[in-house]
Amino acid sequence: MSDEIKPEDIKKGLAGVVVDYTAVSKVNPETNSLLYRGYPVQELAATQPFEAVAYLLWNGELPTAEQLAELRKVERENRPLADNVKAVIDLLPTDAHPMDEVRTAVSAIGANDTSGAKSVMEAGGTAEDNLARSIRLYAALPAIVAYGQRRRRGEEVVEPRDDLDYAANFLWMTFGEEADPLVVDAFNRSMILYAEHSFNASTFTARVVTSTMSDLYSAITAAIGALKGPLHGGANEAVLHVFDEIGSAENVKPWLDKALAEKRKIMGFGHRVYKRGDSRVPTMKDALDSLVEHYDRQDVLELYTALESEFVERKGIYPNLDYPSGPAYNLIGFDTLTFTPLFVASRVTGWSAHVLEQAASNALIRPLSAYNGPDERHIEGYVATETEKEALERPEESA
Ligand SMILES: CC(=O)SCCNC(=O)CCNC(=O)[C@H](O)C(C)(C)COP(=O)(O)OP(=O)(O)OC[C@H]1O[C@@H](n2cnc3c(N)ncnc32)[C@H](O)[C@@H]1OP(=O)(O)O
Ligand SMILES: O=C([O-])CC(=O)C(=O)O
Repeated sequence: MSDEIKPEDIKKGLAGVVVDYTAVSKVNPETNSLLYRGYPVQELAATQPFEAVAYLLWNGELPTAEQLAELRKVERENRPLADNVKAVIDLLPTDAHPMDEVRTAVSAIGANDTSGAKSVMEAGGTAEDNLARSIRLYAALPAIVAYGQRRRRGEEVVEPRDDLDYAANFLWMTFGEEADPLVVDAFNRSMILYAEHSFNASTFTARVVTSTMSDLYSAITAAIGALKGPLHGGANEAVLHVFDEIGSAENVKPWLDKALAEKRKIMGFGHRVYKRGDSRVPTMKDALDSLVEHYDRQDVLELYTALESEFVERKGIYPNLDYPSGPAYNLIGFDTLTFTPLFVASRVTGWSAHVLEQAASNALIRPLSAYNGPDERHIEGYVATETEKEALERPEESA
């Protein structure tokens, strides 16, 4: 097989390969647009609560008032951190990376769910069951992420508030105080922008796991592992490390000279699909601008703008969503280590929508490889058994 494969046939990183249909979202680099179930993401971010966008991703339509109220009811019921999930988190060292903590907590929630079959497709793993599991997981993640940050700061759990919607309650559980509406709005927008992005690495991971008829929790746990890397979701954390290294706008040029001379990747810039800028950046940048004004932190904007213009001028590579999100989350008060778990809390909606879609029209995902290891060789003195010899001689059509 490897003899027949030419180097140009190998699609390293699956770049440019179309592997399936999806009705969940459309990323269009030509028009620089992103549609969730047909709706431009900017319009959703400006007009919808995150709960309505989660509903849209799962069900294909925006909810009616009654449907939204029902989702909010279930979301509220599933907000509190379960005792045994808290106990699992508490067993982990406080300096564990929060993405490891979140991955472990989701895995524990999966083990807690003993409700019938766990496969996404076999009896008991119906689409309805898996949608219900998806909603419970999305509802449970804010408490896990919030507790992670509080635990590292030596603080206790803050119980959820039933009078607050998803975004406001998330901030309440993290900081133990009610956030300003402007901050809630910026945070809500970020959750919507992060929710879904077609066949990105973590979503594809979730689909690969689903394709083996494994369960929803295994798919999401694996996706969290894929998101952690700095070439993907881990970049929002990495952007803040870059900002901390640079310090202030006047240090940008010398910092960039050195970083590029060392051939470093500048986190928060570049994208596999978008080559002329990420469709989500202008909307998130507007949210960042509002936070800069609210917290009176022009210095953040100066550094942001200086690094962006210098890097774009030198390399022609534009910011991705992680670039404005990192400083926005920092201004809101999240620890840098909490940034990628926030991405998880949002993306769990897109991941689970893809798990449901993959399960509904499944094909095992199993690509081929071209072998470039040593030529065939043998263990001295080994004699094949009769059964092995028979198999080797089996005519091709009986395969
Ligand atoms: C929400 C998200 O997950 S968005 C992505 C978040 N990730 C980051 O911000 C990490 C930094 N960015 C990157 O590493 C890349 O741009 C990726 C991984 C996102 C996309 O990468 P790919 O499509 O595989 O492009 P690739 O990495 O091959 O880059 C093409 C060229 O641009 C350069 N390049 C791309 N991004 C960057 C960057 N951020 N800094 C420096 N150079 C870059 C590469 O070095 C490469 O140059 P070369 O052709 O001279 O070798
Ligand atoms: O699409 C990608 O490759 C990465 C990305 O922007 C996302 O997952 O939001």
